[in-house]
Amino acid sequence: MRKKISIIGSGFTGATAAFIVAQKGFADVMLVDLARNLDKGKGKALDILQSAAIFNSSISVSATSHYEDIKDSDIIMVTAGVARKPGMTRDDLVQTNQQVMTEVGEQIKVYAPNAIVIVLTNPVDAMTYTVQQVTGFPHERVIGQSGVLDTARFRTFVASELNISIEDVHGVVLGGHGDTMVPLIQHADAGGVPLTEIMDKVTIDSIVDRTRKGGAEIVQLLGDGSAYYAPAAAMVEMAEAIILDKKRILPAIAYLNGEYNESDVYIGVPVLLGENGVERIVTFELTAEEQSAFHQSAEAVRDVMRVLK
Ligand SMILES: NC(=O)C1=CN([C@@H]2O[C@H](COP(=O)(O)OP(=O)(O)OC[C@H]3O[C@@H](n4cnc5c(N)ncnc54)[C@H](O)[C@@H]3O)[C@@H](O)[C@H]2O)C=CC1
Ligand SMILES: O=C([O-])CC(=O)C(=O)O
Repeated sequence: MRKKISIIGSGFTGATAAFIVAQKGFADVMLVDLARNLDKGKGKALDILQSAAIFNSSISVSATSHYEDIKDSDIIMVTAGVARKPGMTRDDLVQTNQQVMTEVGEQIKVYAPNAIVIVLTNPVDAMTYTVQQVTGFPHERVIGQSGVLDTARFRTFVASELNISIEDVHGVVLGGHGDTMVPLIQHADAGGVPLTEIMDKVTIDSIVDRTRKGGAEIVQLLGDGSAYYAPAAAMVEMAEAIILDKKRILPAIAYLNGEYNESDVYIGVPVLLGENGVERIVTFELTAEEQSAFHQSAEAVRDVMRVLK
């Protein structure tokens, strides 16, 4: 049977994710948005479907404002809500987007009770927690996207600083999707050579800082919204790992129950992604410095969670 991805929110990130899925051709796409945006959504769906013809992807792409159309979805991507503008933090979106997550979560629970949900809406750690609470789905079926994007930014900056191929730059960014995120420098390498051996500390520190502020840099440049190409590509990478049961280890926002010494919090950690969603939280020993930074990041996520009604 053909696989189906429903994307709630057909704005910049949602429509771009639909386009990437169409290019890859591994699932049908249903775009969902408010009734007042239905024609716009249908226009985007038709345009994306016509691009699928060029990619020779035999998938369907549709748009709706009725949640019954998300029935039988294998994956739901949640990109509904508001994005920040220059001068705002992601946390400034919490109240508005919590309301949207509650509305959307209630519909997912009714119409797609077996789906795996990937949340993008910011502040994404707290919004992932909200969607899990509202749907009541098992934690392994509600995850959030941050680490694939933050790691992509980190790798991009390293590759361009060293003037080497992105293919050979490895690393991972854990923690909350905010200024406290934790790029694991001691575990980063270029072609197997530890990053700390080929880059001086000042340069590494400036790359860490730029990675932490990577979203804000783009918000400032765009002027009226936030990044969408790389965030959409990140969500699609996660969705593809699940739908094709690839058993990939990717960083994702997952629920911790003692792992990394944290409990009752959704935050970015390495997870094994397969057909069941989060099949395992992958743990390993962090350095004392990394563990302390991770704990600080978990506390920052908890500060946002305390604002949730
Ligand atoms: N976790 C991450 O790494 C990233 C998160 N984001 C976040 O993703 C969210 C979406 O960003 P964009 O797509 O750029 O925003 P956008 O404004 O282009 O799209 C949001 C869409 O949600 C729709 N919407 C609002 N309320 C809705 C509801 N109740 N039901 C259905 N649809 C609803 C709007 O009509 C709009 O089409 C923002 O919160 C943004 O901060 C964006 C990039 C990266
Ligand atoms: O910065 C934002 O508001 C959007 C986002 O999460 C990102 O691009 O990392």
